[in-house]
Amino acid sequence: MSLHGKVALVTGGAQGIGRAGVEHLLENGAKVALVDLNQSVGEECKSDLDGQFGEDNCIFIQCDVTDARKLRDAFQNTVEKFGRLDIVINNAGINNEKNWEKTIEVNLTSVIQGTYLALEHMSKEYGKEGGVIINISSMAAFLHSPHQPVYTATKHGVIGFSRAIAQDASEQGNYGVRINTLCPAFVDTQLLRTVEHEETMGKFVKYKDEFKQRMDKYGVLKPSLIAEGMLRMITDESLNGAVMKITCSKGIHFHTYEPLSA
Ligand SMILES: NC(=O)c1ccc[n+]([C@@H]2O[C@H](COP(=O)([O-])OP(=O)(O)OC[C@H]3O[C@@H](n4cnc5c(N)ncnc54)[C@H](O)[C@@H]3O)[C@@H](O)[C@H]2O)c1
Ligand SMILES: CCCCC[C@H](O)/C=C/C=C\C/C=C\C/C=C\CCCC(=O)O
Repeated sequence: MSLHGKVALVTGGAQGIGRAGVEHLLENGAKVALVDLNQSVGEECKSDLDGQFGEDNCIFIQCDVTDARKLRDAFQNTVEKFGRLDIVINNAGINNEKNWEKTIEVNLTSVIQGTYLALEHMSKEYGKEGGVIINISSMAAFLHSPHQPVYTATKHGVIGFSRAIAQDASEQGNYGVRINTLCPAFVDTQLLRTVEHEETMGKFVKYKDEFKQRMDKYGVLKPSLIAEGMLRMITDESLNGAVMKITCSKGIHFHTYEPLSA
């Protein structure tokens, strides 16, 4: 899949992993809507990207992904601006064990919502041309820590939902949409820095030293490597229902599952 002439929507695209993904998409010729809650960081990001890639290739849409109406409008505005939609990356995520209900809303409910909206705009079932969806999970779904129980649950949920819907959307429904999941290990972003904060980690902040020891043991990745993984999931048309892991020791690789038995 060549990215020239393609249009992407990336949630949480104003900083961290999302921004790295947006930059890789623009570098490869796609047009991008970066959808983010944070107005000031979003505007600054859009201004930087305009300088690098030209003014007509990227739009910033301020939107809280947990607001279903606003998320629907963000998809609609993207299609109105660029005329189509081919790639959706449901990336926005938080780690708030104190307000754990919000963590479920952002990390899981909004990923489900974003996937359904993406299908409405890309699926052959709706007369569209197909496309690809990437849902961002985490290595926390494989190596969980007592430090973040609800975050871990949401990341398990993202994998389960994405694998199930991938089978429906592409294999059984023949909708022409591939759906893949990406699980990074620790990545150097603002999110990782919240590990030390009581206001986000709540009572689990007491495990912060063990968590930081894990970060020292396994290392911390750069966002650009995660963006490379995203690009591979977009361009390799054989990938559907795949679960990509990215770690310091093994780089980009895939989780393997037992075949389904009857
Ligand atoms: N950093 C890591 O170590 C790591 C590891 C594995 C997975 N992840 C996942 O990668 C994704 C991106 O995380 P990151 O590390 O880049 O975080 P980050 O905090 O650097 O960036 C997240 C972006 O999402 C936006 N956002 C947060 N809540 C939102 C909402 N309700 N609506 C719209 N936008 C919202 C933020 O404003 C921010 O720009 C998350 O899903 C996270 O769980 C991160
Ligand atoms: C406030 C913390 C936010 C953390 C976000 C991130 O998603 C959390 C990840 C948690 C655990 C990661 C799990 C394991 C460590 C990483 C890699 C292990 C790889 C093993 C190997 O080297 O092969």
